[in-house]
Amino acid sequence: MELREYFVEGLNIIGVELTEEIIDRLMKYAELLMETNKHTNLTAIRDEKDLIEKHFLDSMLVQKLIREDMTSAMDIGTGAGFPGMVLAICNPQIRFTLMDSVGKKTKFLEMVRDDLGLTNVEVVNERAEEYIKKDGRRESYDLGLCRGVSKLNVILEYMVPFLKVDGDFYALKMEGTGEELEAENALKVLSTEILGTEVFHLPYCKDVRHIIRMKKREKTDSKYPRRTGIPLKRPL
Ligand SMILES: C[S@@+](CC[C@H](N)C(=O)[O-])C[C@H]1O[C@@H](n2cnc3c(N)ncnc32)[C@H](O)[C@@H]1O
Repeated sequence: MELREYFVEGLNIIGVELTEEIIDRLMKYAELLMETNKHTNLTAIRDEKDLIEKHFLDSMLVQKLIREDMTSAMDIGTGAGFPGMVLAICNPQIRFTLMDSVGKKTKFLEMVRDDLGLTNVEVVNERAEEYIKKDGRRESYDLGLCRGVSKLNVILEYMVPFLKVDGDFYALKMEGTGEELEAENALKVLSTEILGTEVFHLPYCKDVRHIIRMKKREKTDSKYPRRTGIPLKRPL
């Protein structure tokens, strides 16, 4: 099966519909990733179909949870753009900030953005604990996204200060990590509530994926996040 067909069939299985133009853009992004990955290590997944399923289709699972009232989104530790770049391509009406502390990854994302002419993507080469200090960033996003960065109690401290009150945070997780229990104190301190966990299956390998849906209920105390490195070293 040709790669584009493999992607389109996967989209059908997970029940997401996209225009031909958006599919073209996503395939171009996949091509750029495979090409760049030959000389710059951006992802450990080398097999083309695995890359489509485990990065692109996995990121697409979030698409069903995107609402019309969401106008801005932050992806912390986006790496080579998952899930943020995939969702930015699918949702041109939402402004995305794609953040990663590793320069070679953000350089790649800038190339993808420029190549595809995306006007709704801002790429930031920073750590979350530093970027939050920038004017106008605190309490300013409708949606937070995070996949594969750290445990829930750590990423909550990175993300929640960026969210508006009533903003949503979707954490993408492998099956049953049980991190919710460990994150009880972080959720309380950061006035964030778990609304539920959506359980999905990847279309071909059938691996289970969880998306933990959370909502920020109150303004965040300015002492969070603590200084760079502390959220990871001493989680809330
Ligand atoms: C395992 S990768 C996951 C990348 C991508 N989200 C994915 O799922 O393919 C984790 C990324 O988070 C970034 N990262 C970790 N802590 C961070 C922080 N405090 N601020 C910004 N980026 C961070 C790392 O540089 C790394 O690229």
